[in-house]
Amino acid sequence: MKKLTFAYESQSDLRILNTGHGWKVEAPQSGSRLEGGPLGEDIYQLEQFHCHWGETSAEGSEHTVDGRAYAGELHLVHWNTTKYQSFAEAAQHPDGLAVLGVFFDVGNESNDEIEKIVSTLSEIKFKGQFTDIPDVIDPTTFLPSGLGYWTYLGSLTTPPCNECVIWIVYKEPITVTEEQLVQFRCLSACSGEAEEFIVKNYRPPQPLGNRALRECNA
Ligand SMILES: Cc1ccc(O)c(S)c1
Ligand SMILES: [Zn+2]
Repeated sequence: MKKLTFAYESQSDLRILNTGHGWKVEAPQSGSRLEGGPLGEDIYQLEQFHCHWGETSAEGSEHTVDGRAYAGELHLVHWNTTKYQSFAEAAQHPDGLAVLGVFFDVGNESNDEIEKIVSTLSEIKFKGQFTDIPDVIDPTTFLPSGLGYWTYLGSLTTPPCNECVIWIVYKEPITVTEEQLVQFRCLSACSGEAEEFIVKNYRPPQPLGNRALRECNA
């Protein structure tokens, strides 16, 4: 595969919302480019990023490596702007979306970029709430230093689970703290007074089936 290349803009005042299934940062970036690697000749543009986590740090990732789960997984969601006119249209095609997956390992050092997200969560405790992230966010800072990855053709992990995703899962995790994950789990799935905490929002891995899994050791 050709080398995977990416270019993102740094943005402030990005909107973060509580979807009822977790937090999502809306980051449509017409100036962003993800290309090469398994993406053929097409260019993919960043649309949003979000995260999956578990009730404890023993689980939470949506991919496992030799059966090992990580404490969570960040997804940077892109769509194919070479072939399609909109995100919604792209999500109807096998090469429509490209999602970068980054595993979370728990460590003692707070992740400064994730902390920019955590610091807003008290403002979006309930489903449907949203706010702007005052800090400047550069999506590149969420990526690990080692850029080796696995890739395969798969699906969205939330219903309707369209088979429209070229998955690119980095081998090297980034580190977050248990406290940062605890803050994720304090989001409520309800819009009203009732508190139903989103303690986990990951889809358990599905069988690989006859999918070809490729790797790149960047
Ligand atoms: C478009 C999209 C929405 C939700 C998700 O978890 C993923 S992985 C992708
Ligand atoms: Zn996801």
